[in-house]
Amino acid sequence: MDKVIKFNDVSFGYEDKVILDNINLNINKGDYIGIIGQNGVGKSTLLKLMINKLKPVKGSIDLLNKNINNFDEWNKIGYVDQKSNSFSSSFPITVEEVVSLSLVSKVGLFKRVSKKYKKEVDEVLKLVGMYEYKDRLIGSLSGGQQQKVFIARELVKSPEILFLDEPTVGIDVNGQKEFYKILKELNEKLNLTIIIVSHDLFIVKEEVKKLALIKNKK
Ligand SMILES: Nc1ncnc2c1ncn2[C@@H]1O[C@H](COP(=O)(O)OP(=O)(O)OP(=O)(O)O)[C@@H](O)[C@H]1O
Repeated sequence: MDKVIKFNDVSFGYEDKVILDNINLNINKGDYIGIIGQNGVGKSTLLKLMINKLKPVKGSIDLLNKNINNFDEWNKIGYVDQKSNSFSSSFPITVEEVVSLSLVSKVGLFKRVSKKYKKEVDEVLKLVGMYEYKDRLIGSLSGGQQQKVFIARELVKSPEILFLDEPTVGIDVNGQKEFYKILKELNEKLNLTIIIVSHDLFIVKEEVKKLALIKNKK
């Protein structure tokens, strides 16, 4: 099995307070994992360690077979959190433009997005069921629809891993169901590795292939 994330004896704390103590974990390509646990137990902290937003105080982390300190292929990493959804309704940018912005590293700033890239944008919008909304202003969409667009924005980079931190907060039950349906398809059809943090055990346990529970700093 290809390992995409490996934690070697990782500990982390904020100031003097230990949050995670000596964690060892392996995540394989194609895994779909839910990180669960009570409020404040360290779920977001664990995810932030995985994407180098936080550094361990002890131990080491490998991301896509590279020590995370030397990792530089961030275009292979997708990340969506609950705050992705922060465009005000008057912000004049369309769904298509939001997704295209992710291609800046490939296309270059101020260059016109070529036909090839436009097609890629169309394809990811179709994957998340938002193609027919491509000319709508992002701020005019519901929270659930916006989150799907933010998934598309990450998918257009063709990531190897998609990290999600409480992505369905504030979204109604039907919106959540649709959202999880898309994640399942991405995992099954594209073999995309998905790691999702949620405090909603009852939904997540029905959806993911594996659960990781944080309890007592372990
Ligand atoms: N920047 C910070 N400085 C100090 N303490 C922090 C910081 N961020 C988080 N904490 C504390 O670390 C602990 C773990 O926080 P974290 O956000 O990882 O928990 P969580 O399991 O994701 O919580 P929730 O389910 O409420 O989102 C909490 O006790 C939190 O108060």
